[in-house]
Amino acid sequence: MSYQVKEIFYTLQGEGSNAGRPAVFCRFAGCNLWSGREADRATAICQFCDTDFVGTDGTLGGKYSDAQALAAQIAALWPAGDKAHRFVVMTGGEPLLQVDADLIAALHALDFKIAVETNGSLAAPAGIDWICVSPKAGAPWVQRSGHELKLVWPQTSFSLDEMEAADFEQRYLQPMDNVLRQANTEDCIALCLERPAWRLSLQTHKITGIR
Ligand SMILES: C[S@@+](CC[C@H](N)C(=O)[O-])C[C@H]1O[C@@H](n2cnc3c(N)ncnc32)[C@H](O)[C@@H]1O
Ligand SMILES: Nc1nc2[nH]cc(C(=O)O)c2c(=O)[nH]1
Ligand code: SF4
Ligand SMILES: [Mg+2]
Repeated sequence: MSYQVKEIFYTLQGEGSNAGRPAVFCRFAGCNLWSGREADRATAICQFCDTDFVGTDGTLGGKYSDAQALAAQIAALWPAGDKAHRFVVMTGGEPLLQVDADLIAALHALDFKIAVETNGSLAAPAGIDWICVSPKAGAPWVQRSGHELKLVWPQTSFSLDEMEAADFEQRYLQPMDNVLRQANTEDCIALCLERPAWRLSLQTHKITGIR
């Protein structure tokens, strides 16, 4: 199968459990919860998105004709000489619209550990090494297990009790980045202190100014 990719870049994971870890980011084009067009934002299921995932016009974006071609491009961004720490984050848009067994096998063959950032509305395929689920109010929450649950806050229709019962190793509250970001951050801090099952996730790439 072919893959529509917005951009591929090498940076540090900014968020959640792997914050600070070098990673190649592969941002797939398209999402099932928003068209990505500003004109549609107010009527989208997910209205707070901070990301441009429309089209294939970003750095190293394009239509990759098969899994080997995409995996080879991802590997080309990793520092020469290191195989022990290869780490790729599949994001988007919604990566689980496109990530499949072929791509997982091709990346594993090149010694990558594979992480995914998903909205949780689609089941993850087998073989992903790190599943980060960030459910969205108003969308079906299908993928209810994984390594990391990362709830963008506020989304008050979610029950934190229910989320604490779901099968995740770690749970994060991440302040929604909008005009209320400072207040959202203070609310996340207060909630973590009240409910120690949760940890604070900051978008550290925005703080440091890296990509
Ligand atoms: C752009 S999304 C792409 C992956 C997937 N579609 C998802 O929603 O998880 C990457 C991460 O950014 C988070 N995110 C998106 N917009 C945000 C915002 N305005 N403030 C904080 N986090 C945000 C998402 O919840 C997700 O954890
Ligand atoms: N540095 C960095 N970390 C990130 N973590 C999740 C991101 C995303 O957009 O999915 C992201 C991103 O775009 N950049
Ligand atoms: S689900 Fe993810 S990519 Fe889609 S609009 Fe929401 S935050 Fe953006
Ligand atoms: Mg981002």
